[in-house]
Amino acid sequence: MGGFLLAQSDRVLRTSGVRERFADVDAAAAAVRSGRIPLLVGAIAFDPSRPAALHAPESWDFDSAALPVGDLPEVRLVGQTPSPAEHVARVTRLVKLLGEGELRKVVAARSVQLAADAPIDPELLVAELVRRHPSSNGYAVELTGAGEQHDGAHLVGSSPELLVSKRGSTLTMRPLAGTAPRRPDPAADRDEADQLLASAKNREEHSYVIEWIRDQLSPVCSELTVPDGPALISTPEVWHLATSISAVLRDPATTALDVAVLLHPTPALCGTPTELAMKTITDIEGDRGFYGGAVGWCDERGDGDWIVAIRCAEVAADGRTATAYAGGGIVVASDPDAELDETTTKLRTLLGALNVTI
Ligand SMILES: C=C(O[C@@H]1C=C(C(=O)O)C=C[C@H]1O)C(=O)O
Repeated sequence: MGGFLLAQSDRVLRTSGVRERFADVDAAAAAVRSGRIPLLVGAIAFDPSRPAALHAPESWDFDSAALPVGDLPEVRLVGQTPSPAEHVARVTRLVKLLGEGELRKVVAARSVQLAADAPIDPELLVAELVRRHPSSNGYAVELTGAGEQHDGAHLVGSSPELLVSKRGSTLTMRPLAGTAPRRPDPAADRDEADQLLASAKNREEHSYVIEWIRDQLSPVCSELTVPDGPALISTPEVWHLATSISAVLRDPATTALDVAVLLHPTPALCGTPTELAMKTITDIEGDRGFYGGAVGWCDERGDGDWIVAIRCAEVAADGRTATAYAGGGIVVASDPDAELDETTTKLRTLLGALNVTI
């Protein structure tokens, strides 16, 4: 496919051609600020110190036509990293660590490996995700330039989580944290939602994210509007606690990419305190690549949208293999078996589009 595609509920941005690539986020941010490039698109890795996959496209269309329709190949689940039992053991160890002191929240993730009979076309996969999740943000991003292991690969997903959207000097954010499964029976489904909204454990997970956003934005914003408590949102697979935050930038020259860099990685994907959580995750899981990163665009006015890169898979350059990821926030009150189930439910967003059951 090449390029970049972001399908939001009100429009589809599609780019083609590459004018300049940036593995360094600061260099990309400086190029946008200088007005040297009219549009920047791409992905930032989970670990912000690792290479990004950002580029200035040759051409783009913010109102791209309908997404393509076509058959995806047969796909099989061929591995799980770590095994489900090891994920439970890891969460058990993390809960103990959380009880001991400094770390207050950490996101534990796992991945599943997929093999396809014929190449998976990233654009057909994102189209299927958008069909199933019309109110989420569908994305397919080429990862070339972020290191050999990502060359020609694509990050493809459907994320309900907005890191930041900027128009003029106004910012909007919609962080998520706190999850419950959807149930087929409407009364049971409503019960899950009510319990989630009332859950002290889930509210605690959520509060770290809000606290972080407040702390990061306070120095650069003149107004910050945060509702008193979270609301519920749903996808076909899960309920989430969500908070819609708005803010006004003090310096209108601050770009959407600058704000994304300031906010990423939020405790929705990493933890609290951030550095200790990042070190803990890297020690346990190794490199997460672009899962848990941010995907988006920024134009020469500094406007842009950045989405949290979750409910996704990295599809290899030949399209024949893919790795899908899911995680969940762990606090001292977390139940390891429930956390495994939560990652399985989250994986179904991506796996469902490929007709893979888990
Ligand atoms: C980490 C993921 O999701 C994040 C973690 C959540 C949680 O812990 O409740 C909820 C939404 C996302 O911010 C994921 O989907 O992999």
